[in-house]
Amino acid sequence: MADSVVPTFGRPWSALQPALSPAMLDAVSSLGFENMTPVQEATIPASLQNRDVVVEAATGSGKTLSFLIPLLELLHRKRTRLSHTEIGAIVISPTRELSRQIFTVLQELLKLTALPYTAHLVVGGSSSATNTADEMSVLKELGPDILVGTPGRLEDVLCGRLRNGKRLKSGMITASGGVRGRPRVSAAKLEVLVMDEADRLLDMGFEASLTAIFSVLPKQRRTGLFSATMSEALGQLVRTGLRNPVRVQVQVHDRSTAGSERRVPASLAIRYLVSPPDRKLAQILRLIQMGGPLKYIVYFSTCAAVDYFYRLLRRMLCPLPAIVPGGKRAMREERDRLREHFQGGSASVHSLHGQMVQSKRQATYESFSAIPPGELAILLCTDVASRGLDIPDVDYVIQWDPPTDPKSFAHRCGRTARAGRSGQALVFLSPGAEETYIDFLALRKIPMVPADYLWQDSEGAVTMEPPADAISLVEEESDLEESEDEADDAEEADDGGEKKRRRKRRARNQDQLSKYPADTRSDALLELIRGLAATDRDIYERGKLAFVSFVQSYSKHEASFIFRLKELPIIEVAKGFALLHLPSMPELCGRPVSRFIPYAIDTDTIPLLDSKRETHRLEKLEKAKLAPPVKVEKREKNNTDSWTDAKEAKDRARERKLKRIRRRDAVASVEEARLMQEIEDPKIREAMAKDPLLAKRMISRRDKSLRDMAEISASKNQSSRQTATRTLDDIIADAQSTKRKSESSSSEDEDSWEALARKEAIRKKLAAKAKGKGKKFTFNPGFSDEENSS
Ligand SMILES: Nc1ncnc2c1ncn2[C@@H]1O[C@H](COP(=O)(O)OP(=O)(O)OP(=O)(O)O)[C@@H](O)[C@H]1O
Repeated sequence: MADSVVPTFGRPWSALQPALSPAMLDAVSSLGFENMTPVQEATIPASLQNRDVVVEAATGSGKTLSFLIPLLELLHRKRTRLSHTEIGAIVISPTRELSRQIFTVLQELLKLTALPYTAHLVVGGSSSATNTADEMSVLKELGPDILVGTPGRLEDVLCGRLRNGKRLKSGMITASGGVRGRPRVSAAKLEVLVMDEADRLLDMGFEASLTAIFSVLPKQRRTGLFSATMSEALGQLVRTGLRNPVRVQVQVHDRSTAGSERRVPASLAIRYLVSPPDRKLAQILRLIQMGGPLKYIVYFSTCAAVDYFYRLLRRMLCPLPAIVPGGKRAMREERDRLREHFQGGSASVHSLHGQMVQSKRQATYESFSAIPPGELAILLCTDVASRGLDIPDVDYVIQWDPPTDPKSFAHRCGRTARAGRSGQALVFLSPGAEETYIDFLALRKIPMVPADYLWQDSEGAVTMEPPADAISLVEEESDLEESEDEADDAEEADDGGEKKRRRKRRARNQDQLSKYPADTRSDALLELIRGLAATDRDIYERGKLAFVSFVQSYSKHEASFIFRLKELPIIEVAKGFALLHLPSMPELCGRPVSRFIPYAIDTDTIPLLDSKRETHRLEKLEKAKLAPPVKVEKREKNNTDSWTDAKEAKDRARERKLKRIRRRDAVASVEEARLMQEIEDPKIREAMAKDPLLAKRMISRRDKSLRDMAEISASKNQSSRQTATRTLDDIIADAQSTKRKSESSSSEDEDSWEALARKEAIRKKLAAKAKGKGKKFTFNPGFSDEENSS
């Protein structure tokens, strides 16, 4: 459980050099922070000395104050005078929640210090014109000095992509004849730019917006980049226009392993559990039952999975479930059956993901944050809540599956064990290839230890010991495997060994799974959930969607050498989602589907609990039955044909496009940096710094002259090569005709050998000649013209 006492850190704030203003010292003291955290101690002085900073420090180490304090101090010290439409500082963060959180801390500091600056939060969240128009009028009225926001909306405001409350595409002609909206604020006097979670911002997704924002910022500014996983983005930093930055890296030492370095807080214990994927839900419930009334965050890779498990857990754990088929009595019975699998009492269950409307996202974040310690509360979410969020008193972070982006792992775990408090994290891994993830993280200085598998006895109590009825899966399933293998043998000959490889892989996975004794209570829980799905269409459909989206997201893992779809025990995954039937998808081709026992139900008969929607559904179904059958042209069988194809193709095209943009921009910024280094004249450098277009023009001119030079030298080379080749060809032709005349009777073989010998003699002669002229010839007789070069 989290410590209730705020731990003390390094030196007091008053020891900082250069010293903070008295108002700021009072403010931090009012916040209850007597001493600085290590990252604050290292970063604030460097920023106050007008240095650019790149800061990497573990999650929860106090980075927010490390950039907000110097930001305000710098504006204050420089006595920056800003007109109504000018801004002095910008803080960019990747998510709306994080921006809002930073904004709240900033507002608090402004209030406590009474500095004469105003801040404004610029986040998206509604596509309605009224909201956008509201925001524009607020901006106009308020005339803020500091903007905090997400890249897209900041781009709208800074680069003028908003006009009359409507978002314009770049270059779009408006009704009033203008090409783009005018920027609402001017960044010409900007002093400070901060990018929080900079590595995420520098990822491809924000590329276009950031490039546009950078183009309107003055080059003479202070820039700070902050993240817990900064080192992974160092390659892209050149784009951000940092000047001679100070790199602050706060190292954490592991007391348990003789002080070895780690990238996660020392007070955070991370465990992993290697278990068959169909047991995750039972394990999570047992963990919560054993842990008691704590605050848990459970991460999933997809929004659909969050939605599905949110509905399930609400039915299981919340005091007042929504509508249940069969009325109150049925509700009580269902509750009793579910409670056999969880005896941890009632819990409040929340969900948060990127497809929720912003108001709901915000409400969930606030209500979960407000839950005091000592109450059982569970937040199910995606990575939208993985970075930066400072939710108080989170005790346990559970990861249903590892994140698609490996960087997110540390960020997810970092929602607990913040500011020196203790916390725990658990990640589930499937047996086999996924176990490599342990070493993969260890290399990234994220150490993990194995967790115990939890069992439940017949009374429902959680134990560490398997009950007596736990039997090995091998015996049960070996018969099935044998029959499948025989069928494979027959086909093996004509498919180039693919079947054999598949069989081997399957055998290996099965072998891994068979190590685990059966967990009958986990199976019974899943069967119970299948029962729920059979009576509630919402759960049934969401389960299917969650499974399909899981499989899709699995194939998008960045660490694809670990997360190989072909090695995923996909049938167990489907069982873990308590599916009634396996959906038809290409990923299931060639898998041992016979291990999945379909639920005996016609899925058309599963009702929606909402009577209006159900009536509508039945009407539609009836109409479809009466309608004449549509003649579907038979498509050629193709393994990749599926309803997931269109989306995948679109995603691939998008990725390709982003890659192209990234490559082009990277080349452009490297070129720009190189040109700046090459030019010594300070006047030209200054002019280039002020006008990015000038730099671009110079690069394109230089490129053109380089191209011209390259063309001239290429044509020179070509003509000299032609001369050399012609000379050699002539000599060889002469030699061969002489040979043919004199030795017309020799065999073909002899002829070629003789010719080679002659050529070799010629080569030596030419080489000697060239040596005399100071040139070197290489000649490979008769094989490749390319090697005949001078
Ligand atoms: N000097 C301090 N003393 C005690 N607590 C502090 C101090 N500075 C910040 N904190 C607290 O530490 C917690 C974490 O701070 P913050 O959110 O800035 O961490 P972070 O490093 O940005 O984490 P993340 O990488 O997850 O974004 C906050 O609750 C904050 O109030």
